[in-house]
Amino acid sequence: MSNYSSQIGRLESELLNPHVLSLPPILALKALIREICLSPKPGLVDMNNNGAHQDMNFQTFIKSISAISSWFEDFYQYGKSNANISTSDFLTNIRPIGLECEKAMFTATNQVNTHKGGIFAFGLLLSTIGKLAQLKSSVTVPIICNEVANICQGMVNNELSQNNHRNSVGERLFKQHNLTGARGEAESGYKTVNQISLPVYQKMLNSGYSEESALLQAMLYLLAYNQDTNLVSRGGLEGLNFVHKEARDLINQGGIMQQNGREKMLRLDDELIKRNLSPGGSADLIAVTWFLANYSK
Ligand SMILES: CC(C)(COP(=O)(O)OP(=O)(O)OC[C@H]1O[C@@H](n2cnc3c(N)ncnc32)[C@H](O)[C@@H]1O)[C@@H](O)C(=O)NCCC(=O)NCCS
Ligand SMILES: Nc1ncnc2c1ncn2[C@@H]1O[C@H](COP(=O)(O)OP(=O)(O)OP(=O)(O)O)[C@@H](O)[C@H]1O
Repeated sequence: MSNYSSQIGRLESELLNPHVLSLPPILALKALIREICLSPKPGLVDMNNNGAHQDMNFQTFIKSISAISSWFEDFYQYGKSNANISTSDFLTNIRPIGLECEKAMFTATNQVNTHKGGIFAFGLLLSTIGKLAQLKSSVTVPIICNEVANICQGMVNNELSQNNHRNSVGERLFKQHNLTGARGEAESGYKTVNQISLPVYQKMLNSGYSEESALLQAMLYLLAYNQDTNLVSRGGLEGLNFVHKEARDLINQGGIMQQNGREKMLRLDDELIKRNLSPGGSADLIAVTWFLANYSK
């Protein structure tokens, strides 16, 4: 068994309690476990190294997943209990739960931001799935993503075009470069996942590649195309463009499928670490990719 599979097996039995968690939150937590185990992920914390991060490591992510697991159940139950309220109230009322979950994460990690983006994405996805389940709607990937887009409708306008004064990273980068970050991706119904990483992942699996290889190839496509605000916050537009170009070059050479594909990913990891670049948004989206792929099975 590969190191990837054996670590996942160990972490799943340590972290997931099927007696207290419903299936959708379990799948979301499994997605976060896969994300942290997937290696090499250029610039990111993985099983090989801490990427371009000085304040967190593999174990910090495990503590974080453990701390947020019960909140993932709360997001799902929130959706079930609030299935009939308006979409704007649905979003307004879920945000305090998201902030409490962030607080639990920061307490578990000694104030390090391990999963802020992941909490945001899975908070929206799990509450939406709870709502759809309660309404006895069929729960397919297009239906889930379309409903997330409905719930988030106007978010970029309300929080970035207007009322933009908290000065968070996302707000600053919208003012400077018109980048819409995690909010834009959610409001689009996870367009980058649906149009890029999910088709690549599924094509790789259909061609007989392992889950691990398929996720690495999908990750490369996210690095090549995602407008990742984490890269811009650390390296400016130059940093984002650098990662896009390097990943596209690697894809053109055959990506992870070429004979020395993994070695080239390892070299890209070294390069991002040297430049202090971390594609945290793409890390979140690779977890969303695995989650949606497995939700539709
Ligand atoms: C909207 C959030 C992400 C605000 O963060 P911020 O303004 O700093 O936004 P920013 O765009 O920089 O993104 C934050 C994180 O999102 C991820 N991210 C970055 N770029 C992208 C992208 N292109 N696509 C997806 N995720 C991305 C990264 O992990 C990043 O660290 C969120 O933290 C928030 O509002 N939280 C409150 C709780 C909440 O509303 N929850 C909603 C449902 S649970
Ligand atoms: N494996 C991972 N390694 C690093 N970041 C990840 C990983 N998985 C997800 N992320 C995402 O990246 C974000 C953290 O990135 P980063 O540390 O650059 O942000 P920050 O703490 O806001 O800024 P900075 O460290 O530059 O001051 C989290 O919100 C998280 O969702």
